[in-house]
Amino acid sequence: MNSPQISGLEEDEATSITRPVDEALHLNVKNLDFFYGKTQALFGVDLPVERKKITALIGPSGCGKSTLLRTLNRMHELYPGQRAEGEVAFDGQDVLEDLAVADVRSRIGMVFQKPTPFPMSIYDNIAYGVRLHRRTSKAQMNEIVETSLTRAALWNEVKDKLHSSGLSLSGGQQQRLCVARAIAVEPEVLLLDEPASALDPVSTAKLEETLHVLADDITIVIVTHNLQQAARVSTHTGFMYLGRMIEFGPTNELFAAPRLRRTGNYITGRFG
Ligand SMILES: Nc1ncnc2c1ncn2[C@@H]1O[C@H](COP(=O)(O)OP(=O)(O)OP(=O)(O)O)[C@@H](O)[C@H]1O
Repeated sequence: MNSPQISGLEEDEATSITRPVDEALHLNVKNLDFFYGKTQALFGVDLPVERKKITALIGPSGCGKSTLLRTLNRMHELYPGQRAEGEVAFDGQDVLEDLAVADVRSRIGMVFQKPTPFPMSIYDNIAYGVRLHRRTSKAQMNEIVETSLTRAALWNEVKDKLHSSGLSLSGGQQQRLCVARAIAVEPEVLLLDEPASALDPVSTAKLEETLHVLADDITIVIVTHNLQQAARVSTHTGFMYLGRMIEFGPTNELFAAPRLRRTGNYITGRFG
């Protein structure tokens, strides 16, 4: 399944994409361009995302990681002048063309860099989104809240104060609350944009454990600046540079034996 496209190209232009088999893919980004007004930020990006695995996006600041992530659930459409062209295949349908945006956002959830709990109780932080999607009895809602908080590895820390404000939690707890909120509506895919950048090492470790547990059921794409974190949590990694996907492949291969010099230079800290 290897398709290195190096021969005949200068090293500066080379890319190397090692694709999982197509049947394993949950999302398949093909030839994606992205524009902020007249400024192009992504150039022909490919990203194969395997089902129920964790895919990491790495690369220096400004290379387009967040832009790519936000396109996967059409978050960019909230901002006038932002435009994506290309294909984001999601179980046979194109996220950009075939699906209603509300459908996309409920099936592909997102957690942002800064914890963003709603200014309401811990319980209601979870229940709010669920109520928008479906009617439940009180007992069913209690169950959803407990299950979501348990899966996000937060239940034991909050079970006795579910009616306290979500804003009263520590930063790490708030971020796990945001994960619990995102998974309560049972998304198929979870996108995380540098979710641990504001967290201490203990909270980061808890969040990473949470991601491993979630990947039993959910496909995860995570943007991270932390290369050790990418190596620890992900099965596949994409290295981006200047709006392009330079190298994509199994994480252990990409870190141990990068195919391109530019990837090697980045992961050994020679630039970025
Ligand atoms: N709202 C915007 N308007 C115009 N240009 C933007 C906007 N947001 C991002 N860009 C540009 O698009 C490019 C990609 O930005 P993006 O935030 O996707 O990079 P990133 O790899 O996520 O960076 P970082 O690691 O610093 O978060 C950058 O050149 C950036 O300046």
